[in-house]
Amino acid sequence: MTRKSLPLTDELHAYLVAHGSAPDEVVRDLMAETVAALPAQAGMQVAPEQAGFLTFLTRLLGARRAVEVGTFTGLSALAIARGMPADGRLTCFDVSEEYTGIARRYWDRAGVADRIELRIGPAGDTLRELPRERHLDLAFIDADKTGYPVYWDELVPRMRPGGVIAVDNTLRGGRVIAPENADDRAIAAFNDAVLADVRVEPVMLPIADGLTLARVH
Ligand SMILES: C[S@@+](CC[C@H](N)C(=O)[O-])C[C@H]1O[C@@H](n2cnc3c(N)ncnc32)[C@H](O)[C@@H]1O
Repeated sequence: MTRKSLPLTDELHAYLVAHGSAPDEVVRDLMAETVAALPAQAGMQVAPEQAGFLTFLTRLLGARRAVEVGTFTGLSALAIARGMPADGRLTCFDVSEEYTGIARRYWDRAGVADRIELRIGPAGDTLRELPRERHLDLAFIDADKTGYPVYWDELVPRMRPGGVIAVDNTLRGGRVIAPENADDRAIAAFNDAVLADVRVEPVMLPIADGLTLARVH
């Protein structure tokens, strides 16, 4: 018995992925193309077990309206879209046509492109275009770390009661307890703000680089 999460060796991580959320051919190809086309940026992609978890969570919530901030080459969006019913709608926000050009091809191939709308531009501005009502079942934040407080403030009032905001990289490779740069400090301050936010009930999970789930009252 252990009171904290196991550290994952490469072998144990491979076992966990294979037994819980084994990538299909589309996801395997997307991961491979991301590494080949964007070797310096590929580490930004969500982990395969996170993708599996996002599909599971989307289905568990019965999510029909979702938002993603930070799409990159599209793996997390693909995972969320796959958990939605055919009439579900995921709105994705990113600044890069180059990264999301790859995403669009894989959404097509997976047969979920008609569930996804992509908006290109700084999400601090583009999120404001969403209806100012409580209509979102799920939101996933995974963009520039210093922007998290802005995205949070735009999203919380738009979540339906019981909706969930998932936030990636909330452990920052463990550096939240001893920040080394501006992004680390931004996330440490963001985590404190989430904990103090009476509008939500948060839980922090040690999946990949840390995933916070916040259920909005
Ligand atoms: C960590 S990656 C997202 C990874 C993605 N969730 C996945 O599953 O592959 C961060 C993304 O945020 C985008 N980004 C950076 N600054 C942004 C901003 N101000 N507004 C919207 N997107 C931004 C980047 O272009 C990049 O694609």
